[in-house]
Amino acid sequence: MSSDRPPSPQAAPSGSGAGQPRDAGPRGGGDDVEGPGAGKTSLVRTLLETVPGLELSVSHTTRAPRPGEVDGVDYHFTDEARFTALVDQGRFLEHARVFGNLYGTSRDAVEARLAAGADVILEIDWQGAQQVRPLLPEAVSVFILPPSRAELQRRLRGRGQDDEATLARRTEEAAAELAHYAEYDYLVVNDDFERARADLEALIRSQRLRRARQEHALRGILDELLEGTPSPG
Ligand SMILES: Nc1nc2c(ncn2[C@@H]2O[C@H](COP(=O)(O)OP(=O)(O)O)[C@@H](O)[C@H]2O)c(=O)[nH]1
Ligand SMILES: Nc1ncnc2c1ncn2[C@@H]1O[C@H](COP(=O)(O)OP(=O)(O)O)[C@@H](O)[C@H]1O
Repeated sequence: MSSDRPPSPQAAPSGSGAGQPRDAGPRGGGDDVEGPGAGKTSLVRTLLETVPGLELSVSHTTRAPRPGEVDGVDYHFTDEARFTALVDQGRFLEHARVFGNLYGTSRDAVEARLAAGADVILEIDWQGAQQVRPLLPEAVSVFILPPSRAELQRRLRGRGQDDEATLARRTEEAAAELAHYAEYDYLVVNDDFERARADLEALIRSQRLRRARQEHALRGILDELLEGTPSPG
């Protein structure tokens, strides 16, 4: 995008299990990923390692940490009172209650990273994506789909961290997400992991090549090439 436009994040997909990328502004962009079991966390982790300039927005949540999760890395873990205070202070770009727990994206953190030129991924649910779209209209949203219901169930069970009640809840959550697939810009099926990773990387690359963003980055080349030529029209 051009430098006089606000930075736009890219939105990633949500769905029954995988992650997603989004769009960037002149200075940077963002992506959203969503949906349990599709493989979004795995895909996003891989992209963060392989794509320079890509960053993940670390959300706040009231959910308890799972074994191995690190405060400030996987989430900023907090409680309802502190989360609500942050909501009241307008500190979240978006926030939502997802199956009993509160989740939110720090406005300051995302805006600072976009301003620094990063492409920012938001791994957020459909409610959050609905809030972000009007705020960051150049964001790209991606919904990551599992290849089948049976494979989704297999992946949800495969993590081995959840009891039966939690599995039932996550299955319900995946179905709720899937109902919103049509709101997303892109659909990526996470069947073959490497293929899905490459699809997401291609989306990020294509966003980075958009004219509005290139115009900003290539100002010097364009000025030199166009020197002395009449402007169109
Ligand atoms: N709106 C919103 N949703 C979020 C945010 N962070 C995570 N989520 C969503 O909350 C849901 C549950 O996430 P989590 O507790 O990590 O469980 P898992 O992703 O199902 O393993 C997922 O759909 C996430 O995409 C956030 O900052 N905002
Ligand atoms: N393409 C794939 N093929 C097979 N298993 C996968 C694939 N992508 C992810 N998984 C596995 O599925 C499970 C859920 O992945 P995860 O990234 O936690 O999903 P999400 O973040 O969407 O809930 C994990 O055990 C992960 O290793």
